[in-house]
Amino acid sequence: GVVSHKLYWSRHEFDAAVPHILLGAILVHLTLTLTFARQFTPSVANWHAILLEGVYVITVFTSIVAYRLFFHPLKRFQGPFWAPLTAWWKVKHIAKEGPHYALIEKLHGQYGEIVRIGPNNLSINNVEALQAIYGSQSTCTKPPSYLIGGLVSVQSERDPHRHRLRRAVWDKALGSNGTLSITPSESARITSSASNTFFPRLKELTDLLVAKLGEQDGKPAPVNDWMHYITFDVMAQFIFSRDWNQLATGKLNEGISYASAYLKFAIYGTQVPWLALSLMKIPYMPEPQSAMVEFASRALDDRMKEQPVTPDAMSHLLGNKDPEAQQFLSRHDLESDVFMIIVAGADTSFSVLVNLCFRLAANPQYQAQLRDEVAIAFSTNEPGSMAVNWPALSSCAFLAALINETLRLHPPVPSGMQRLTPPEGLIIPFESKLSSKTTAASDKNTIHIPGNSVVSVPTYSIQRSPRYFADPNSFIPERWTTRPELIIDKRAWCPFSLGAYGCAGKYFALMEIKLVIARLVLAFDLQFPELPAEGLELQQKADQEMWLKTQDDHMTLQPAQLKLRFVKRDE
Ligand code: HEM
Repeated sequence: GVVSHKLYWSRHEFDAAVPHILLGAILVHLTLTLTFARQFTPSVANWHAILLEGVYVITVFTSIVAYRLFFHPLKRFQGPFWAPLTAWWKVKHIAKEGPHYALIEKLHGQYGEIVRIGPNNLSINNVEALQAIYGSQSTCTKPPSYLIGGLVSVQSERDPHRHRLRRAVWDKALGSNGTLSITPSESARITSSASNTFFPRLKELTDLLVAKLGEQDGKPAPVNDWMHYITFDVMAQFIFSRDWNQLATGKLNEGISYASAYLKFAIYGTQVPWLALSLMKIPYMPEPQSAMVEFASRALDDRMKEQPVTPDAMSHLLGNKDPEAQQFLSRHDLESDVFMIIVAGADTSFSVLVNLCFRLAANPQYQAQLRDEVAIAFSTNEPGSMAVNWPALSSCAFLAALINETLRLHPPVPSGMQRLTPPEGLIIPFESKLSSKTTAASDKNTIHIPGNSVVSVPTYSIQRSPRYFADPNSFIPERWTTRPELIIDKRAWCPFSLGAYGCAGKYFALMEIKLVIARLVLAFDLQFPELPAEGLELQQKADQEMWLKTQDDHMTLQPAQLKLRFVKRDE
């Protein structure tokens, strides 16, 4: 047991192989039983085999526990009691006490910038680590947890070469080749991507949202629902020119419930990938992603029957001419990509839109300032519709600041994205008060992270760290415009992640969020529901605080239900 652990089990990745290991164990049991059966009765032979296997399993597990506790290369890093032994404590915590990112935030408060959060996992709340792990020069790859969806999309592709080829196709579709900075001049860049040809359709959908909210006549409207309608309608149009008609009908498409079920599964599955992968292999086990895949597959079938007049993202994927990339764009890959992009593109922008609506309602002075700024980008055509000058809108500095600040405090992907360090390990420049045990022996200002470790930088925590942002928990959009002294290190702002695996849809997302928010503030005053006059202010304040608290405590940082009045203005 000890020898096999040392030479075999500790050197390979088994997350996806548990069902095969179980099958192997059954074969071993049969072979042993048959061998013993030459000397003993079948039942005694069976017990002998079980005994032998039991001794083996106990020895392997004892060896694993001893290794993780006393000899593991991550042993020198501190963390909670159970972390060196298992990741189960995290699953239990997430199920009972609160979201993963909040737990990680608490642990950094307790143990410092580097915390061992699993037998082979480190969380590092440091800006240099952010660059070293995710930056364009990083040699880190994606760990087995990316396999849990069972589908290999561009996002879950672990092979760097295949990822590069597939990503290039999406970059063309999304206009994200090259680093898109949020600075106004750069985001005004016009490319021939589907994102840009999609702009008029995006505008139509935004007009429809404004018209529908106008029909509410200033009554409290469920903001989450409306933002779900628009973001999923936008994705269905952008990807395969489908009309999901959610804005028009005011009803959620079934695809959204599938996406939510999948996201919940992913939150737990990422913690114990081997279990998630094993569960998915059990015959007839309901797979959380299968309904969504079937749904994406049907939409893909419909799309392939007819060519849209204006190219959509599928036009780029299906018409891709790169012979190498084509190998990876089988039907199965297309389905995986469609499924992933719907989830990645809609739920994220949705979360930003709801959070930003809340912040605007809570700060009427920001609404007024934003209205003045964005007005220059619009001119009225006919009632209910407005012509928009996109380069002018994308150059609005205060609009960008509001979005940056919302993404900083409420990143839609709050937990750190996991990465696997290269076999030789990773050296990170590290100016810290860590003990010499944790720094690289050769240089006290660097730290060596051992090879094949799973590392992550927690987005939520680093973006709220006082080391990088002054008054970090306050919503101060001016830090991105007139009060730059409130940003200590801008590199810590990373809601889209960075480097080769960073968000491919950043440009698209910003285009959508900017257009929707600008149109909303021009058309409406965003107000909290009216309350009885007595104690109004206090009650509103308490409601807002409660909303924010629910928001911070919530499972996936999906915004808590928000109701606002959209009171018509003269546009
Ligand atoms: C505010 C909105 C958004 C945020 C905060 C966001 C954030 C992220 C993050 C953090 C990642 C890295 C995931 C990882 O490392 O595993 C990512 C990847 C990705 N996102 Fe976004 N995203 C947003 C909107 C979008 C939209 C609208 C689209 C598409 C239209 C999109 C497409 C993608 C794709 C294709 C990837 C995978 C990139 C790769 O692995 O090469 N995202 N996004």
